Amino acid sequence: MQKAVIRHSKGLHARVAAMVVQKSHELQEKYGATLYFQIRSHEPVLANSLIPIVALRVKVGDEISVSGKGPMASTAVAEMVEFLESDFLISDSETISKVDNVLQNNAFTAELVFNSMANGLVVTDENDIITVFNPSAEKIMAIKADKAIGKNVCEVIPHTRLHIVSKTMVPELGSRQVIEKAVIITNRTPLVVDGQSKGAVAIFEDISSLENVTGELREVKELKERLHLILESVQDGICVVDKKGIITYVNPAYTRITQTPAAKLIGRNIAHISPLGARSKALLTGKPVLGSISRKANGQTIVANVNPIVIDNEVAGVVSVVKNMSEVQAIVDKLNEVTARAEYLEQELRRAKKPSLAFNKFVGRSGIVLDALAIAAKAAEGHSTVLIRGESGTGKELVAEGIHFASPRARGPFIRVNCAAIPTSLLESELFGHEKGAFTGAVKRKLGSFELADKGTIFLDEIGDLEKSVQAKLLRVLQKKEFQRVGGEGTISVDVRIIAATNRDLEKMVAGDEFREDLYYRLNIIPIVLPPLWQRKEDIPLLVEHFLRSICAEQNKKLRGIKPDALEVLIKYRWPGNVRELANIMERMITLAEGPYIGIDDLPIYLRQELYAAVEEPGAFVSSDTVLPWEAYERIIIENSLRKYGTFNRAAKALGLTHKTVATKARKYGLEKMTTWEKV
Ligand SMILES: Nc1ncnc2c1ncn2[C@@H]1O[C@H](COP(=O)(O)OP(=O)(O)OP(=O)(O)O)[C@@H](O)[C@H]1O
Repeated sequence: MQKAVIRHSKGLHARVAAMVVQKSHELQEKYGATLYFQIRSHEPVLANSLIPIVALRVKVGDEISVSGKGPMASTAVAEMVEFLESDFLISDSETISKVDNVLQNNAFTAELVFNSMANGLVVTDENDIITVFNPSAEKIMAIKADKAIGKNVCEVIPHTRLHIVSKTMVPELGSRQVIEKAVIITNRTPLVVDGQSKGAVAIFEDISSLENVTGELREVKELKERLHLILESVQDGICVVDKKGIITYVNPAYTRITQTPAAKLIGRNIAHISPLGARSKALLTGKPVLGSISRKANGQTIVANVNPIVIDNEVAGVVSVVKNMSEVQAIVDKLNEVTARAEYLEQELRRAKKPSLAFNKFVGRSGIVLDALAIAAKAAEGHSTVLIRGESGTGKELVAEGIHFASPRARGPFIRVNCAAIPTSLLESELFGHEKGAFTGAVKRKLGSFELADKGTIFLDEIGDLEKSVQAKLLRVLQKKEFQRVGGEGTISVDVRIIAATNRDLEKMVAGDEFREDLYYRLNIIPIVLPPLWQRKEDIPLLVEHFLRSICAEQNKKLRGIKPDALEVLIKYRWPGNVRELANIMERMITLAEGPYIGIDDLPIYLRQELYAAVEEPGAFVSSDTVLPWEAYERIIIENSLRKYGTFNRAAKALGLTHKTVATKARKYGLEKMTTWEKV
């Protein structure tokens, strides 16, 4: 090793360094020796490489140690020392061109490095003119290099700070910048040579994808937080186990249900706690274990659903969701109770709707009434249209109601329309409804009776009073079970059982062309005829008793009964207004009666006058010009004897009948509990 002191005024600057490198190549070729330079405490550098030599920043007067390796190293070292201490004046053109090559090659190398950098690189000189603008900078900034190099950096890059860094000579590291959609992070460094600013360099990187990842990470964190909140607030207990069987999470509900604090669960291995349990099984098999019931140490019975967590076809753990069976049991018990109650009520409802009971409101035991009710009960079982005929007040509506409540439609509506009471102009919209604005005054849509009666029964009372135009519409409903609202376009179909009633002679009306024949046949599928009251006089005492009881109850009166003579007048009367008239008279008498019994004086005068002859003759209970059905007489005889003798036994003796016969007949006529045969 030998030392050389540099005498060249600029030290080993680029050109001189290039000469030294060129010399080193020459000596290596000549002597086969490799040379090294070392200055101060720096590591030795190869004398063949330009940049490391320039980087040593050797100045005039500096001392360089030159060493060498190879067979003739010392000769080579001596020659190099001599060269280093020379004034580097070269005159031969061949050497100059070789030196230029060294310089050129190094410039190329630098450019290659810049071009292949993934980072953006921008270099400015001391006048803020861009001297380097590499391809990555082009890509990141979307500016072509030829539009940048040679221009002032402030014109090319908006918001640049390179000119500031160059001026202040203070580096700015890690500054974040948003350019277009890209996020960029930049290091700006001044280029300082001998304490003088020679410009600045910016190295930057597009971190958009990194930012995206950061954003995704934030979202994942939020999601995690949300899931955590959900898990913490659900009522089901949740326990998470990792693939090794270690409990990693339990929610508060789990600790509540198992009555074990989280600290005693987390970190423990289910292989120790419950090696044969549902969690262990699911972890082992990778299959769900559902509805597993277990009894915990605290006596609680728990039902668990355990599902494996499968990631990339591998079981990464299990999640167990548990419920306290006692809570579930309480709900099941409640449900059973409610179901049982509903079943009971349903049965009761069915019982209440038995045909016989549905017609209970209809009082009467006369054969003709019982016949009519038998048909009604049979009709109730089906869906056919029923036509109830009978004089006014014979109980047509009552029978219609009975049919509805005895039918499978009993739960549906029973809608009554009195065809005679509604003006024809309104009847159509009453029956079929109308659309909003269909005619004057129709401010909103109205549902018609047919729609209201859907799944139930419609009772068309006084059908004989329908105008022919409405008859035609009704026929269509009967035929097709569908209709249109007044002013409406669409067809509405309904499921309705139709019961019609009239006191008019429809056959005569058909003959006189007042009633459509086709409608008549459509309606008259199951005819039920209710006889007028005068044809079933034996029902009168029953009805009297019935109204006495019901009206007294309504008016809170305590009448004990009706005197026989008064009852006889009622039986005798012809009742053009039928049961309705009887009900009205009873109401009037009960309201006005002063004594405990209704007597002959309580009857309306027109009834008394009509029956004067009959009541004058003691013992006679009917006038000689009237003939009643046999049962009516029988009823009166039984009643009279019971009233006179007070017991079945004594009455039977007087009548020459057995006790059993009298009792049976008394029951038949509803006399066994009647107040009317109490001793007056
Ligand atoms: N057999 C009966 N038993 C008890 N009440 C009856 C009986 N028949 C009729 N009524 C009562 O008489 C009144 C008239 O009966 P309902 O309205 O059913 O007769 P209707 O034949 O439909 O009469 P209309 O033809 O005038 O409409 C009602 O209050 C009804 O409760």
